Amino acid sequence: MALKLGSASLWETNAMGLNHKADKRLAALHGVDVRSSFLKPVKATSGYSNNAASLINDCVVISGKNFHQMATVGKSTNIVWHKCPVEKFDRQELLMQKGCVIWITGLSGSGKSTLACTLNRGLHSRGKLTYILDGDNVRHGLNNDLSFKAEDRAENIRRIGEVAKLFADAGIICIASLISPFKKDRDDCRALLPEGDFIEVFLDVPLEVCEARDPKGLYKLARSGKIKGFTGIDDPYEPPVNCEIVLQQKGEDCISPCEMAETVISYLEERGYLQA
Ligand SMILES: Nc1ncnc2c1ncn2[C@@H]1O[C@H](COP(=O)(O)OS(=O)(=O)O)[C@@H](OP(=O)(O)O)[C@H]1O
Ligand SMILES: Nc1ncnc2c1ncn2[C@@H]1O[C@H](COP(=O)(O)OP(=O)(O)O)[C@@H](O)[C@H]1O
Repeated sequence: MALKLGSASLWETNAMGLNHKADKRLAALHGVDVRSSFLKPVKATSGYSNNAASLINDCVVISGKNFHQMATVGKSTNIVWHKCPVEKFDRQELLMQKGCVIWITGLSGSGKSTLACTLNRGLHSRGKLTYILDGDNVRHGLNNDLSFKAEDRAENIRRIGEVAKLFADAGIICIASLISPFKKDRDDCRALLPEGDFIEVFLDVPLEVCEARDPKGLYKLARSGKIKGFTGIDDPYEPPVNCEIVLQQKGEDCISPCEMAETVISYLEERGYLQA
């Protein structure tokens, strides 16, 4: 790619393109003329988190032959986003599907893991590439430094949201299954993704039903005071207000995990996620 600074032509040696409007505007501000005939067609994908609050500083730096958009994000200073010519769109073409995040929230015992696995099987048998991020499982590794205090739950959810975003960017249908009790934490994860790509599924199962199931005996321990801060017992759960799918348990009638998975698959099919 060629850049002209005054009368000198600069050739950028790496594969990073100045192919979004903000780059060009900043280039113009710094007196750099971008020869647009050398640029790839523009795709509106910025690598930055769209959480504006985390983007503190953003400036253009020209050093030697390189033209960089330098940023400070959170505590990371002087960082530069590296773009690659193979993008999400290309991966989706390869996979014949669209990357997205299915975010399953609900109380412990509501059936999140069961639904995640059933959905995974259903999509896999249709030839779709999926990956499950289960709260319990991620806490065995990446998040094993986090407790169940509100701030640690928030960090657990934030990290899973960021990982889910990467999976979606890879073109994969990512199924995140975690209690995620706080609305704000879920909404922050939603904000990481393009409109429509975050599909929140609420497993609306009453506490009494979850407690009666109690497959791990955790409610019993929580009731006897042996576990403190257990969601639904002595820790809050904020139900979603406007989520994409509600799977409600009505009285004694249980919707089977297969029926639930079919509901989610139909939703994906109708919105074009099961094709490129
Ligand atoms: N205090 C407390 N509250 C709730 N749950 C607890 C707690 N302690 C341990 N567990 C077990 O951890 C699983 C929930 O982990 P998550 O990562 O999904 O929770 S959260 O989203 O950070 O709130 C949860 O798994 P599920 O039953 O699959 O939901 C429990 O097995
Ligand atoms: N749709 C359902 N109907 C009846 N029982 C279910 C259903 N989904 C899950 N279960 C049962 O409920 C218990 C909790 O399910 P699980 O998937 O582990 O929940 P969570 O991941 O939300 O803690 C398990 O014993 C599971 O077999």
